[in-house]
Amino acid sequence: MLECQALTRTYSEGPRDLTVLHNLSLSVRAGERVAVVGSSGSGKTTLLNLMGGLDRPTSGSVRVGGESLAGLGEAALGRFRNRYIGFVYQFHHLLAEFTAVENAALPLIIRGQRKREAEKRALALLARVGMEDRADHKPGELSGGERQRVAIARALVTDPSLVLMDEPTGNLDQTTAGTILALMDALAKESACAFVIVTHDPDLAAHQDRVLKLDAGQLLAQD
Ligand SMILES: Nc1ncnc2c1ncn2[C@@H]1O[C@H](COP(=O)(O)OP(=O)(O)OP(=O)(O)O)[C@@H](O)[C@H]1O
Repeated sequence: MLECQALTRTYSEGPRDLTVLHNLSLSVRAGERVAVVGSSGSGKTTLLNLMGGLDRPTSGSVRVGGESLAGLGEAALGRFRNRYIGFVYQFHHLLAEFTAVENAALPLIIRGQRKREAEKRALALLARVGMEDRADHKPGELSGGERQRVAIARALVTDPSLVLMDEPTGNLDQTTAGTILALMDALAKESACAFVIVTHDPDLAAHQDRVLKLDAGQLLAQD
């Protein structure tokens, strides 16, 4: 489902170049859940951005479902992301003026689906994350854990092949993080989609099928 081949990412900072990822290769099968761990600055977010086509590698390639992201121009890449990839971030990035159901429906609206149909599907996803009763609430009226559940519903609403998560439990207390973790376990079991989860949370990492450790932009171990 995901194949990274010899990825290198170098940032040019004035006269100095900073190479953050060094010749990194990995693959993730359909339905597999992989945690990416490593100390701060080791390149985890950089890697996730390359996997999601939010950034382009200096060299190497990323394939999602067999499609090479390098072969897609910006507009096609945007459509590809919308169709095949779901994103969940540490800070949910929900739109403050929109209700939970409108936020969760957004990827489908962007794709051109009718509002009614998109919101019907979004409501089904909100029900899956236990948020159907709060569908008409705006993010400001929800707790941190509830917002993150809406963000997960939004990521899954398009039935993506790959879900990329950057610290999904990062700003939640331990109990709320535990609830999100249990929810992710349940969702992953019933889906063929691959998950890549960047995390500092050892509990969350231990729940995945595999743990990849990044150290200074290189893969140290695959447990
Ligand atoms: N756009 C950029 N320009 C220059 N340097 C960058 C840029 N983005 C990231 N870096 C640098 O690349 C290195 C890796 O950053 P990255 O965000 O991938 O690390 P991380 O492992 O996700 O860290 P954290 O756990 O703190 O989020 C850091 O040294 C960072 O300062």
